[in-house]
Amino acid sequence: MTDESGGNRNSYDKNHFPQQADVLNIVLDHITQGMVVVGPDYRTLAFNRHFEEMFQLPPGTVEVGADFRDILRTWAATTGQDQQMLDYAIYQLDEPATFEFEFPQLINGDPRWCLLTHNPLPGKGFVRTFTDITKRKALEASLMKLSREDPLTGLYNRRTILDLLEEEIQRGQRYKHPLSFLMMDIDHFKKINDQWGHPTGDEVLKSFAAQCRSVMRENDKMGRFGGEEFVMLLPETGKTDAVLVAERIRKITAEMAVKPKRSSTPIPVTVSIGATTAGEGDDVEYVIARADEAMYEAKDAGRNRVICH
Ligand SMILES: Nc1nc2c(ncn2[C@@H]2O[C@H](COP(=O)(O)OP(=O)(O)OP(=O)(O)O)[C@@H](O)[C@H]2O)c(=O)[nH]1
Repeated sequence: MTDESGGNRNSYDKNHFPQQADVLNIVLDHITQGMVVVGPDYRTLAFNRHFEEMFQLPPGTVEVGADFRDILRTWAATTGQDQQMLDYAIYQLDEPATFEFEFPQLINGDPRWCLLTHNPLPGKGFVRTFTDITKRKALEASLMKLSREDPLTGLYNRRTILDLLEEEIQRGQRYKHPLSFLMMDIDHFKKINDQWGHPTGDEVLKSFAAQCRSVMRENDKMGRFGGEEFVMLLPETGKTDAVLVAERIRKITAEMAVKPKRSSTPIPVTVSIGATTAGEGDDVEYVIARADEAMYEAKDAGRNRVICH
């Protein structure tokens, strides 16, 4: 094929076009991932600019001909890895199949996440690419948090607390440890909303959640079950202690001082609480139903009280 000037489009002048090796180097240095090629004897055969920049290893560490296991040892020492992780990284070098691996590391003290893709070469050796996935990991963590939390109070949402209750019931039964459960419902909450407005109602819910948190132990878990209904899981807690915790919550709720914008007088807030302890063979539905029953009994008996079933 000839062009208008009579030249051949499929041929090129060696004086004007780079050699294939030069082109490959240009490509390697302009892809957004780090890349390294390691031979059968663990010798580093090639790497790109991004690989060096990504790991920020001390000068002289990453060189053609360097033993990749030595590079890994320096990487472990400078990026906060323990011996177990280093041993695993060296063990993975001989993996005969393609795999992906995500790992955290400290780059100049800054926490980052990296995705490694390992592609074995025929015979032995491999090509690896490295992608910085710090942003994706942060997004995943915030999505996970959003899917587990109630946005108003920051407590676990209904679905999460049901999962946690299931886990705790199983754990309690396996190890024969007691587990108590509180169902808490703010009294006459509709009146608070009607009299002071929905935003003040929200403040009451947030303040209640904060007060409860202040009396919780580290292993206790609290969730918003819906509207003005809250639950608390009390692992390693029998009936007597569960009632003590519930009484403490009832008392601090009555002492809570949420002031609406247009008044200096705090809104009177009380809570009715149903408490129960999971027995042998109880399931989630049964535990919730019993706590619910106790809570409604507390409402019927005049509210602002604790009933234990
Ligand atoms: N401010 C606010 N109100 C909510 C929210 N979720 C539910 N509510 C309101 O909570 C009120 C619950 O009212 P009811 O179920 O009648 O119960 P109550 O008035 O607390 O009465 P008792 O439970 O019988 O003491 C309803 O008016 C809901 O609209 C919320 O996120 N924020």
